[in-house]
Amino acid sequence: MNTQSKGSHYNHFNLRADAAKVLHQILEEGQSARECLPAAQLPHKEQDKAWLQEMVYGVLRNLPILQFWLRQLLDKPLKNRFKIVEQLIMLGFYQLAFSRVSQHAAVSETVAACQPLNTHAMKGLVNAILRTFIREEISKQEAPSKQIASGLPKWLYKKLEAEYKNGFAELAANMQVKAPIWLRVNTRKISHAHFSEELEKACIEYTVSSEHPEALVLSKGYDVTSLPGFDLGWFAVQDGAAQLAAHYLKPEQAETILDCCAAPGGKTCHIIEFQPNLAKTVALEIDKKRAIRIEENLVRLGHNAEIIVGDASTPENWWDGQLFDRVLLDAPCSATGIVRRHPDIKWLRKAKDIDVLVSLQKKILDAIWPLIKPGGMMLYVTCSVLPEENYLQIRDFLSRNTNALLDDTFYNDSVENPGKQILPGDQQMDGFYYARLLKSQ
Ligand SMILES: C[S@@+](CC[C@H](N)C(=O)[O-])C[C@H]1O[C@@H](n2cnc3c(N)ncnc32)[C@H](O)[C@@H]1O
Repeated sequence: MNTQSKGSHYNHFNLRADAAKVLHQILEEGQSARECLPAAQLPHKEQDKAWLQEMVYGVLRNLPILQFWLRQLLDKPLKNRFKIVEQLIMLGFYQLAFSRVSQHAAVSETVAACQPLNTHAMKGLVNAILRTFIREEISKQEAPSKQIASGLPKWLYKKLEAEYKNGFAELAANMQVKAPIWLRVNTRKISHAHFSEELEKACIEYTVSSEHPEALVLSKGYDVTSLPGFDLGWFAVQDGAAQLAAHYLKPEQAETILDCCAAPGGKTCHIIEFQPNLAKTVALEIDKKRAIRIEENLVRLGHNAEIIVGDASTPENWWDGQLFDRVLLDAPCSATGIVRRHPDIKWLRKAKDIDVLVSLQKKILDAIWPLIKPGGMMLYVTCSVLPEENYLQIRDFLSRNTNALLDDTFYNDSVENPGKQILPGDQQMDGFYYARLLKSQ
């Protein structure tokens, strides 16, 4: 029987089953939402696609408190093929505690989702737990710790609390807030003013930012592919913090630029829009599949760049020996600055990953620095809020390289704290770190 054709009731319970499956793939199998969410969304209508993401992200944002409630109401953890029922119950809690779904629909349709999940035997248990959750007003209980209330994993909570001290509470709160959609106008195709008019004609609400000349911030969630000029390449989706990269790199006419760790090419495209008269732009990416995304974005926006699939830590395998004027190094990092946008990262990233990432960043910095001309520069970027990937990494780099100088407008509060740390929520931006490194003549 094709349950999809059975009308809205079936559609709904399949949506909950699909949401539970995606949560299971992320939390139990370690897949990223980027890998598994689009496949789960594919058969659904636009509105349901958005609902599916909303439910999955909602659970991931609030996982510690949902798990705390689950432990109160479930005697023993479920195992093996029934583990997915834990994700389904938490989805039920999320709907009851944080969404506008009616209690009746949240309970009956979450219970009904046991069938497509092949866990029919668990229907009674799910029903009993959700009803107890409502009856005993479990969601009104105070969280037993600040860490559980914060929505952050323990290791990250401790690390950030130690680093940010008085500013930590605000940072943690901002890491829970849903991020807005930022657009970057492709000024090679359309002016900011003209594109704004087109949005107004289509009744799309937005705001602008004085520090981001190409940006517009959408006031609500929209399907960006249906906005005016998507197919014509009038704009790209790019957070405000990421839009600072081209401005900080400041490429000049006839220069050669290396964009290291470039996929999906957001910053490569912005660099070309910012300075259309470059001699050469090289986009380097280690992942072949992700490199295809660079090509797709270049084509949609109408730009050209040389794409190389290669490892930034071993330039001897791909570099032709020609020095670059400027390098953008968007280093692989913990992505702790963008968890409000991608809450799966909080649960995929583990404490032990940080040392590995810090060593890789160091290796790439050391491998790429010799590829820059004397008098040239490197812009080091991460979307992290952790000091070891940011100012501590750069402080260490500067102490190892006497021909590297920090651009003296690029430090936080003292030269001991080099670079610019943007925190999630600052002017609605994601959390990014920038350091501008100048190479002596
Ligand atoms: C933060 S993302 C880059 C985002 C991109 N700069 C943009 O603005 O669209 C980091 C990228 O680095 C790539 N990467 C990771 N390690 C790498 C390495 N050793 N060499 C080259 N690319 C690498 C990843 O596959 C990923 O696509």
